[in-house]
Amino acid sequence: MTAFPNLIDGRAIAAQVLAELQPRIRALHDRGVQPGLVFVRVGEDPASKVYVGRKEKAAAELGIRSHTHVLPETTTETELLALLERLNRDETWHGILVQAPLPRHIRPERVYSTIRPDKDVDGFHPLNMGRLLLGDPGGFVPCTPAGIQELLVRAGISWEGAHVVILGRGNIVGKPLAALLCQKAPRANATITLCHSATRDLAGHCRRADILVAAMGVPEFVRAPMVRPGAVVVDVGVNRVPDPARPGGSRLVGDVAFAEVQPVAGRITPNPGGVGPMTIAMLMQNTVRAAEILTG
Ligand SMILES: Nc1nc(=O)c2c([nH]1)NC[C@@H]1CN(c3ccc(C(=O)N[C@@H](CCC(=O)O)C(=O)O)cc3)C=[N+]21
Repeated sequence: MTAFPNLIDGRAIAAQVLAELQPRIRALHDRGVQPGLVFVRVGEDPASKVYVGRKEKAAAELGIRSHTHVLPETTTETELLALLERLNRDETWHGILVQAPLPRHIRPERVYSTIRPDKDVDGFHPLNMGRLLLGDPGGFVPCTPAGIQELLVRAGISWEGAHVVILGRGNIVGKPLAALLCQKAPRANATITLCHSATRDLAGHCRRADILVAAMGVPEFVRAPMVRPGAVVVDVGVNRVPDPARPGGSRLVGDVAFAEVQPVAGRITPNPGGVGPMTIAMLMQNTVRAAEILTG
């Protein structure tokens, strides 16, 4: 990794964020509170198993108690909502996370609006989304956008007055990230272009970016000619592509054609090892904050 000085090391920065949580967790322990994060996974999506496993491991390493409810693919929406109501009332859980994607017969907006906003460490509840849009710091910010912001800050990248181009308008990354980066000071004042599959001259928009964030879920979509030399490139993509040579039969590919874009970019996040570890670190941060607020 040291051979590429323009890399933004998400693993190292995530480790810093996690280390800074330790005294806060110790303070909670000292007054008899063990922060608790409960996961709900519906079905057996292999990627979801991996991600929830990573989150459980991060929690255990920090002294955050966790448990995963694994529900069958055939679980009804009513059954899932009933479980969430129960977890909402259980004082030992400060954070609740329902892993996406959900089976098609379950409406995600019903699920996310059922979780108590003050336990919504994913930041997907309409109240938390609304607070983010209003610039109210009292809410929870979704973990991936929060992680991208933290990654840029700690990598010494300023977006004051900069042009940030975001590829992807999803509710989990693109939309909340746009809201976050264009907020007023501190850490703010970007000019945002939010692109999607119907955007005309997408490459032209990309080339005008000071910071280019790829979050549309198309493997290796961003190619070298789409990047202005010196631009900061953030790769959010988590695309699993078949690769018989790998242990699990697949490998992770980002939304950026890394090998050809890296020489053009001023700074770039690797993938894996970039945004993913930050997402998990921010989940832990949101959970510690939830525990502090709920027991404070
Ligand atoms: N309710 C909910 N909240 C989420 O935050 C959520 C979700 N559902 N569904 C899926 C996406 C995806 N996501 C990732 C988290 C960590 C890594 C991560 O740690 N990646 C590592 C390694 C990845 C690998 O090798 O498989 C890395 O980038 O270095 C990736 C992706 C959270 N998500």
